[in-house]
Amino acid sequence: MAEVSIENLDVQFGAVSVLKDLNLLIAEGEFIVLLGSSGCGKSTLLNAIAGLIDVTGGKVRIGGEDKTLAEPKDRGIGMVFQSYALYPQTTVEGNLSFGLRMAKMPKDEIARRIDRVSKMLQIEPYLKRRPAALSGGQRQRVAIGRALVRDADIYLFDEPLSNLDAKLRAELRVELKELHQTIGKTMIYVTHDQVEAMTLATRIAVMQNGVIQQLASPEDIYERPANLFVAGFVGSPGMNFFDGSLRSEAGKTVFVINDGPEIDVSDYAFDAPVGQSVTAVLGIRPEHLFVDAGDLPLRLPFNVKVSESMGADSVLWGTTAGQKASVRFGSELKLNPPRGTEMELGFSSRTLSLFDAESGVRL
Ligand SMILES: Nc1ncnc2c1ncn2[C@@H]1O[C@H](COP(=O)(O)OP(=O)(O)OP(=O)(O)O)[C@@H](O)[C@H]1O
Repeated sequence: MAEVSIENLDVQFGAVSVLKDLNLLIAEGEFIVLLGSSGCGKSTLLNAIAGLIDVTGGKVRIGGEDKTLAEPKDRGIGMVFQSYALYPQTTVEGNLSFGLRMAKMPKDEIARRIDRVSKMLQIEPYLKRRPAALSGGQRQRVAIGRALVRDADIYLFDEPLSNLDAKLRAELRVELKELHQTIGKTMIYVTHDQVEAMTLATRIAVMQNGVIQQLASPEDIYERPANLFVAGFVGSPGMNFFDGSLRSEAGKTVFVINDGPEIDVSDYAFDAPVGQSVTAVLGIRPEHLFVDAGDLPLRLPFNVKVSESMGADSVLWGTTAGQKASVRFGSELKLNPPRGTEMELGFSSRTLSLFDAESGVRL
């Protein structure tokens, strides 16, 4: 059993409260990504699970057992850090075997594990080298290998790819995903990189100021963000937000963009405010706005400012009723309208999000 249950966790450093009454239940075999900007408390949460810091209140249960006060080595976890943390004076083989030798594991079992893991991570050719003679990607593979040889129930990763260049990061990301599929162990992974979160996670916990804002599958986080923070954090370019108000009368609900058109949002499933007008925010992702409106039911005016081509995709930046907006489309459209071009964009109510302007909560 490698379920992890965090119950009412509080962590304070001096007078500063970093995690507040945090609850998180991670099922065996899940790949949970803790996603958030710098300082939101994701490493603190990971370190609390690992037993590397003292918690102020609450419980950490691993496999059903209360491990809140257990030593890191008694928690059945393996951990991989951003900084590799390899021993420079010893070879890759020595690094991989260190923890096992300390635990007095028989030599043939150590050899068997190193053989299995080094094949899995393709580090066999470097076993006799020291870390200084390895590239960043190879070093990080060794660091992952060192966690894997322990054959832990749970693996914790703290930004393991952020010291690597973009190409290598993408390669190792795919390898980590394959690794999870192969060994099926519970993995908890900290990153501020939304692409890593979206591609690796079975569920993402989006954090802000020590609080989990949403815990859901990557699809749900992307398509049904729980609030304005989550909606704005995930996606590139970010979701378009239009300020306005909602009004519902005689079975029809409209969102009126400030100084802009009315949009019929009657098809959007929510408890529409009846009678009064409520300030709200309409969110729509750049790829859900179409320059070729076709028979899409909803329309927005758009004034082009700049166009950007990024190879496979292009983005038009501009304004809708004076508010900033962007549209993303496949480069096969070969569209490069000059600044000032007025367009009509099409979209559908299936792809929009509505938020309460004051609380930021999804409606
Ligand atoms: N040992 C400590 N003593 C005092 N404050 C700390 C300590 N460790 C972390 N903090 C503070 O707690 C907050 C959360 O830190 P944490 O490292 O968990 O953030 P993070 O989301 O992982 O950010 P990053 O991506 O930058 O590592 C920060 O404001 C940080 O300054």
